[in-house]
Amino acid sequence: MSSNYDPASEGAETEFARKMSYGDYLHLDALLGAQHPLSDSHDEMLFIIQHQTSELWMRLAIHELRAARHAIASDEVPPAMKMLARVSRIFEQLNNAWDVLRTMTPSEYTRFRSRLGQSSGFQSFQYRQIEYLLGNRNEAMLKPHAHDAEVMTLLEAELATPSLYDEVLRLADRKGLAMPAVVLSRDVRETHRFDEGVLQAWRRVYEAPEPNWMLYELAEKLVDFEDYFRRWRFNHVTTVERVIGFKRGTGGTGGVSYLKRMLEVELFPELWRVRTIL
Ligand code: HEM
Ligand SMILES: N[C@@H](CC(=O)c1ccccc1NC=O)C(=O)O
Repeated sequence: MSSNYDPASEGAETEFARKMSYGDYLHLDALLGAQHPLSDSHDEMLFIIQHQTSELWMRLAIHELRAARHAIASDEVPPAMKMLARVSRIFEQLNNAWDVLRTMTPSEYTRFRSRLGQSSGFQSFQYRQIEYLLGNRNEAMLKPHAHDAEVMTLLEAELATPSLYDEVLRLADRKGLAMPAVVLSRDVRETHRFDEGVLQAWRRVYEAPEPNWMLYELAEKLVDFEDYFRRWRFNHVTTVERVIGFKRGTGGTGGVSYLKRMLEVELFPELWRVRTIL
């Protein structure tokens, strides 16, 4: 194809003064006008874009997870399966993105780290919303958001709503896989803790998948997703150690020590434990 080929010759639209264009539809003025490095450091742009793209993917993950939870609560399992599969792919995308950030060396990060002040991913409300949605519910994590009424309302509402796993356990109960009453009527503001009765219920499913195929597949979707989420946490802590070593975090935590503790989080404890008793 010649370099001076004109796509208008085959009808490509070129007049957008009064029509919606690509940039109009995607609001690229807002999106591409939102990168404001605070230093002259070359690598700060990478840092900003890495976080902004992560927040966009988190936005989609929340959209999918909320819809999946709603579908499960309405006994509509097939669409929920599709959404959960998509969320796993989103996390795979986030996991691959660490490779881009890792091209930044500690010396390069040090050139602008002080400009970040006390800001930190710890204050990501979308990240906290994902954790709450999934059932990792620690009210203390609301504190950094106390200054923002809108975010507080959103996170409070999330805490008051049954988690994705709560809805899966309720669905299983409706489908004849009796779940302990204490679990079904638990205070949803708290994190669900490992329960022997729930484990035994999942054992029935895993010992005989065929008669319980829908629940079996759904459970495996959850395990698949938590697997990706664990990899995200692990990639994060490894990148942090690589870039700032054992320095305290700008958000005020111990840094790597805090993030290592978070590796112990189990969103769906019985689904992991059931493997041991099969
Ligand atoms: C050089 C890159 C990074 C460093 C050095 C770093 C460092 C840290 C540290 C030290 C913490 C603990 C809280 C604190 O005291 O600040 C933290 C938390 C966090 N970071 Fe990063 N981070 C990096 C990249 C990212 C990226 C790309 C994301 C994606 C959005 C992210 C999201 C988070 C989140 C969500 C938390 C809270 C985790 C939790 O509470 O379990 N971080 N980070
Ligand atoms: N906590 C990081 C700073 C940091 O990573 C950060 C700062 C502002 C916006 C997002 C960040 N990313 C993840 O925590 C540090 O201690 O260097």
